Amino acid sequence: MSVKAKKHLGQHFLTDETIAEKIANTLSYKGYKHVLEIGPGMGVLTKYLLKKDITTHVIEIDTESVAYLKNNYLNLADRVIEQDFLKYDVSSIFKDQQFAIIGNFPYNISSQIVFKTLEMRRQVPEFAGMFQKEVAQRICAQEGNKVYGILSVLTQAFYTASYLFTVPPNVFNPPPKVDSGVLVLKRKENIQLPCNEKLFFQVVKQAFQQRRKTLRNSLKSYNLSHNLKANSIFDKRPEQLSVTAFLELTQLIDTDTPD
Ligand SMILES: C[S@@+](CC[C@H](N)C(=O)[O-])C[C@H]1O[C@@H](n2cnc3c(N)ncnc32)[C@H](O)[C@@H]1O
Repeated sequence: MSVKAKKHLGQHFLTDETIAEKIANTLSYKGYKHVLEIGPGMGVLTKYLLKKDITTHVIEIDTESVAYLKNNYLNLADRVIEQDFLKYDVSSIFKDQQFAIIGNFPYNISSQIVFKTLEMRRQVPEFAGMFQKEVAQRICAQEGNKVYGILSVLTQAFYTASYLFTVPPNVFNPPPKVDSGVLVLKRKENIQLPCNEKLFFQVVKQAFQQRRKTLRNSLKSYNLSHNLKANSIFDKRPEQLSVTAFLELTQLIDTDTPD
């Protein structure tokens, strides 16, 4: 028995065991005792996680995949959670313990998976997995790159992001239309931002919503002082600003006194 792929759940099952093992080996398994796999499907990656010295938990939305996993991985059965990762309160499993996240993620919700991980960053020291190649590149991009954007800046404020390798469509069943990319995120030593966090998220999002405009134009609604608007940083477009520059910009905006 195997699971019939369902398009609406982004199901493209990996058929290459070597790649599954390579993905499992991207985490260090150090400094935490639990790993959460999102979307295990038929368990091609899970199999390799179960060989590690770690407690593996999986969260899967598809009832048919859940039945398959419970039948085929008996020692995992108690740790198969049949839920939508985006809606589930993961802290109910781990309480305040640290855990890593891994997966061959469903591409239709991959950015949302990253944003939810960022919210849980205090508990997630490592994150690894497979995305649509372009999304993986976007998360790891540096300033000046044409795919550098909200996902890059927000992720890299808290994590060091490394693009590891590209995976072609022909190792999936059914094959997706595009290449996939595997990345790893390692949480930075200090994730306390030197500025107001909420404002930082707002500024980054607002700046990239109009990425062709200078910051002077896209951040108009902040009602900034004449003095601050004269600062040359406002002549730039968002893709020209490093993560550090965005943090500095947020600080400047936060402490600005309007005219
Ligand atoms: C690309 S497939 C990968 C399956 C398996 N890990 C593999 O590599 O063959 C994505 C998996 O995520 C599951 N999935 C989709 N949306 C989900 C959600 N919101 N929460 C949890 N799992 C989800 C799908 O059912 C599917 O099994």
